[in-house]
Amino acid sequence: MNIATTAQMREMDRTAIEERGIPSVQLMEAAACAVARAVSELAGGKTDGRAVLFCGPGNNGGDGVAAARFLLEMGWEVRCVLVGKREKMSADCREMERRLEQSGGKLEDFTDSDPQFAAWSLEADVMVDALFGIGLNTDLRGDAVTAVQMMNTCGVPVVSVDIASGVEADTGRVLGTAVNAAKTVTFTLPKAGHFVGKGGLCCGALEVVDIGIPDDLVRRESYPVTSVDRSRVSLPVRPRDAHKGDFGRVYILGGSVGLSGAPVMAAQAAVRTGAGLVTVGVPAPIWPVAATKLDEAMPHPLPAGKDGKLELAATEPLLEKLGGKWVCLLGPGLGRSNAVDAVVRHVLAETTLPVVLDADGINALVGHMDVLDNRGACTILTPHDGEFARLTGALPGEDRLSVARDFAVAHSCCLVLKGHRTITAFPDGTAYINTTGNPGMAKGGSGDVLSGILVSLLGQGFTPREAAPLAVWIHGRAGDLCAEAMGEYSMTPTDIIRMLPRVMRELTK
Ligand SMILES: NC(=O)C1=CN([C@@H]2O[C@H](COP(=O)(O)OP(=O)(O)OC[C@H]3O[C@@H](n4cnc5c(N)ncnc54)[C@H](O)[C@@H]3O)[C@@H](O)[C@H]2O)[C@H](O)CC1
Ligand SMILES: [K+]
Repeated sequence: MNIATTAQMREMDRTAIEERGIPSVQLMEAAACAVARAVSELAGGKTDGRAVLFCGPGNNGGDGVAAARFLLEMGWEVRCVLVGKREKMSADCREMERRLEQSGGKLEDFTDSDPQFAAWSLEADVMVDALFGIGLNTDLRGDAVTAVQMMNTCGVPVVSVDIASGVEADTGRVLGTAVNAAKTVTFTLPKAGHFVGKGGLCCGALEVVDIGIPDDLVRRESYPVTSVDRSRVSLPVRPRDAHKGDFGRVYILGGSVGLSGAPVMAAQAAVRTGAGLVTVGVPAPIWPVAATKLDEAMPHPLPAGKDGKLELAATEPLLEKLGGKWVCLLGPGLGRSNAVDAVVRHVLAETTLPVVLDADGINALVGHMDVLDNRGACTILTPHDGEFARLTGALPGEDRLSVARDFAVAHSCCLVLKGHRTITAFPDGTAYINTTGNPGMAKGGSGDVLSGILVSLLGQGFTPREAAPLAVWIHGRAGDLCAEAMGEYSMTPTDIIRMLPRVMRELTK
């Protein structure tokens, strides 16, 4: 789905209200109705549950006060508390308080010293977090922190209004502390903070609801950031008269003594995701290992030094072999040495093939970013945070989305910044946030599998903009199926490879 910024949300709100004449309280009640429905659903469809609603002074709080009224009218028992100063209440929040009182409810002042309220809250079916939404602009403090702690420690599931309070909507940064929501009901479009950073861990199940902002206002905006979910990924049915030459001539350079599995896993992943012809360039000492493990992929022995890694003499036969290829992957298991780094940099400088650079292929660029910057052809880097830090001198930090986008623009490359909610960024500043994957994939070899999938899709003719987000999604989806089948502790990257056929079939239209 397209991801909106807080500035875009405010502009759409303003235009809808001021230019299209849609009453702001109408938008608020539509939002609140969706929240009340989500609360009831979270309680198994109850119409007579017990809810505690923590409301801030702004319009996020206004949504909460209105939701309290709807729950009351449904037959729920509600305790609705204002966390903040009454004099700071927005006009719409006040209006919702008036309507709540008309329905027999009451907006109480939150006090953290009321044992009766705390006891009552412990018996609630659901809590509602309506403290702050897209208006949050500083760290939480005072009663807001206390309210967040209550919601996070009561053992009662929380529905967050618009976004978990404490999460900065445009970056996913947590400002001091944040609610851990079981579910978040957001409006019109998702925000980056629902997916990335520590905020992405606070979101719970995300529901995006239409509250009546005119479609043309939504459509006329441009959205440089997109979340990649199942609705955005598919694979074309293959032409009946296809032959192996149609699906890519892929070259994978990797491996060293002690790291023979990496290029093998990348090659197997490439074959399993549809590459036609895969050649694997490995240092001669591990060529027998690769030849034993690989059937479809063709191992290509290269000159190696005494350290069991590539030596400079590998450059010429490698470049010669690349002559007949369409795309190449450099890095899985290469190891580190001056010779290895020099071979990688030579290849980057000499070939115009699209290149996927992973692991030690990325490390070869440390201190030599000019090799990347001067390369006219497509280069896709797939670092995890540690490799990114070695390359740039700093970890991505809390705002991964901006850091990834800035890097891709500055170096005119595609950057796949791996991690929870992997981010794929392009030179034009656009970016894709992945929505599949799990901690079971945090194992050596998982990145090799991803790089194999990516180079395979590129070799089959998918553009970088198609291939990179798709490869990340497929990789994560296969990982999720493995987690379902065998649990996050026991699954391995080899299991992910074995699960790839199921994902590829699932996506083929
Ligand atoms: N179309 C829509 O998406 C609609 C969204 N709605 C809801 O409105 C909020 C945004 O409301 P707003 O009043 O602009 O901001 P908040 O309620 O998020 O924040 C209130 C207020 O709090 C101040 N503030 C910011 N940070 C802090 C802090 N750390 N401590 C104390 N106070 C803070 C700041 O001044 C904010 O203005 C949106 O999220 C939706 O829930 C509409 O209801 C319907 C249309
Ligand atoms: K909230």
